[in-house]
Amino acid sequence: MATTNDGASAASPLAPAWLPVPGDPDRLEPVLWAAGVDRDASGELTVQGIAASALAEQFGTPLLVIDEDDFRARARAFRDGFDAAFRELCGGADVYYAGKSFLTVSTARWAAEEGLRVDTASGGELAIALRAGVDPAHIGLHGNNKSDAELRRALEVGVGRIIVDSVDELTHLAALAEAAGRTAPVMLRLTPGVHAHTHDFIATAHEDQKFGLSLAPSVQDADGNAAGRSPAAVAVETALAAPGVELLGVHCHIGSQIFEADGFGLAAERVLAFLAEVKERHGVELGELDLGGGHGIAYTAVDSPRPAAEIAHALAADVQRAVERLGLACPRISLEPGRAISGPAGLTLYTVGVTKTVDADAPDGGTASRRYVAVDGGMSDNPRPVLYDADYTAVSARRTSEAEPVLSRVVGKHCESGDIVVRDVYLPADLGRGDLLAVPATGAYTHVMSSNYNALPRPAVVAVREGAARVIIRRETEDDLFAREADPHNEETRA
Ligand SMILES: Cc1ncc(COP(=O)(O)O)c(C=O)c1O
Ligand SMILES: N[C@@H](CCCC[NH3+])C(=O)O
Repeated sequence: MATTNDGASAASPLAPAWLPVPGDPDRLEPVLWAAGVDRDASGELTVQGIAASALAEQFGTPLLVIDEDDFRARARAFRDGFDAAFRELCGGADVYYAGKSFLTVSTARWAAEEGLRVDTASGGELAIALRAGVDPAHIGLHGNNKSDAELRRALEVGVGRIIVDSVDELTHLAALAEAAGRTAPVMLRLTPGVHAHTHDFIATAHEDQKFGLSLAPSVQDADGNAAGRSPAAVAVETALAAPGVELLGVHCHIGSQIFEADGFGLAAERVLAFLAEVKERHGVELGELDLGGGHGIAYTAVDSPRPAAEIAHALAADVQRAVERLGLACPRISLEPGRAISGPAGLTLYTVGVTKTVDADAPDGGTASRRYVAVDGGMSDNPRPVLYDADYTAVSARRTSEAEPVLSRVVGKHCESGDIVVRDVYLPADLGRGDLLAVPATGAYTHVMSSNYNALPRPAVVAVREGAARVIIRRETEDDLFAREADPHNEETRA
């Protein structure tokens, strides 16, 4: 790499504008890493004092390492921050850990032990939360197309809330509940029409997508809605009239990986205005309002997430203004953070294999070199880069280096050119075979979205607590790859 007049490394013409050449590519930016991550005197990355190489040796790579104390601390920060901010206004707040971000029996238990409730998005997630011993009354069940079996199980075990996504589901659930001689505790998921600043696939409160009940009046008669009435209004009327339903309140979730406070505040105001309309029309003040999750985390050093307490206070101020203006009693507030609890607590360790440098067309019309660093995992353990163009970063974990930083692309071992782990990162020029790479902020939406593509066994998940590491999800084996085959031991039957 060229150097500038003052001796610093010059930026690669292939680097995105947001990525500066780091003074020290081995530096651990605090915003990116779990609290227990550091470097020891030799320069090796450690998790609560355990060396990356020791973790790799004992548990293998790729390895998802969760700083359990960090996870728990983030859970407490949401619990305490929201409780404090909403205490005076509406008696506190309930925090539901959004299991979809990273649900295992262990993580569900950690969340419950820290005083959180658990938000589940399928019968499988519900089963995990129950296996973890979470009080069913503290479980919410989401889903835009829940099966009868999922709804029946939720009713049977007595979940605290079923978040209903459509008028169709509401009438169906009411009938199932009546037939079972039960009452369904219902929250209605509303779409307040806020377009969140995030990737289209993870924005969920604009109109033209599959989730929720719109607050906007329908233009045409459809799905039992008369033109001129909103699906949300029709759902409230239906729920209030249905004998099998107890309407607890309403829910909204504007999307995921969101940093701006204004989207959350605007959604809360719109939904509270709707509650005021409900009060006027039906004489009923609904008692609960869930404001969803979606709080952004740092994946690279350019992201600056807000602490939970700050988010809580900003939201409490918005809610207070709205309820005062609308003449409403403040409903009990709840929220559903997932990524902000599980994401930063995790890091993935990979072993470097092949490195190669290729010529690439630079935006300035010239040619520049790009170094590819291939690791022993990829899109099967983290599909987020290929799905959402998600940016990540990485550091050399086994050692630091004096070598100059080189623009690198960390790729996996899958048979796909889009199999990217970190699109752009400056890594030391001498990084090579056998080195370890650590990618921060991989606790959320990695393990739960992992696959066996190319018949790669899924990585182990290790939790580190009070300086000791233990496996919470074992690594898949070659036998696991055959576990669902019709007859794994008889080639002839299989053929
Ligand atoms: C309804 C609902 N609640 C909570 C979440 C959790 O989101 P996040 O992990 O971004 O906090 C999601 C995911 O976007 C969701 O769809
Ligand atoms: N899976 C998404 C988040 C989706 C949230 C669920 N509604 C991600 O990895 O960013």
